[in-house]
Amino acid sequence: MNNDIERVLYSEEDIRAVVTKLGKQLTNDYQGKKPLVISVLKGACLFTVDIIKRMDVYLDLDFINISSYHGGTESSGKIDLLSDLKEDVADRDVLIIEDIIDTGRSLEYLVNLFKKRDAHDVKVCSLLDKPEGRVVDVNVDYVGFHVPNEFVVGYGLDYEELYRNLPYVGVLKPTVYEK
Ligand SMILES: O=P(O)(O)OC[C@H]1O[C@H](OP(=O)(O)OP(=O)(O)O)[C@H](O)[C@@H]1O
Ligand code: HPA
Ligand SMILES: [Mg+2]
Repeated sequence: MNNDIERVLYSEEDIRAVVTKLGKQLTNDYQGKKPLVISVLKGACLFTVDIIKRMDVYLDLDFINISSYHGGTESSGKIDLLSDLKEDVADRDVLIIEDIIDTGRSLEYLVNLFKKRDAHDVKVCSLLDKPEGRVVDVNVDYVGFHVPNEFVVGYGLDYEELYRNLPYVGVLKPTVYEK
């Protein structure tokens, strides 16, 4: 699997350092607030377990599963809600945990959904931000790394459902796409 990677963008150590930094900011900003942390599956699964361990606040954790890439490298433009939250977001301080903001469509969908359900506040923490991919305008409150306009995998991010278990974030070799 590692042989499919052209280059590593962020190593395990880089990710650990940025998770610690973001965890400190979130600990500070959410003191006394008891946020509802919403992990966006599947991509955000690894980032979520690491970041919540660095947040020294009382929090609730919930999961939502949405999909628009269907394993490929291009957004279909349509967001499918595969499984919804268990918790009610009404009057809650919601913190969305994402792996990447690319076109911004997934985030726009989620922010609109949670606002419609009367969340008190909706903030976003994403490991990666790809500003050049943007199609819709969205606000990202906490960002780990800004990535170049390339399709990246690892640490939760997939290509055709594979590579999520890589401990780092990297760029795939073009030969993998051409197969
Ligand atoms: O800003 P966008 O262009 O909307 O892209 C970002 C979203 O796309 C990916 O999800 P995907 O649809 O691949 O589902 P997955 O997390 O299950 O892989 C990623 O995990 C983000 O949720
Ligand atoms: O670059 C990406 N990699 C994996 N999944 C993604 N979903 C949006 N952008 C990406
Ligand atoms: Mg995906």
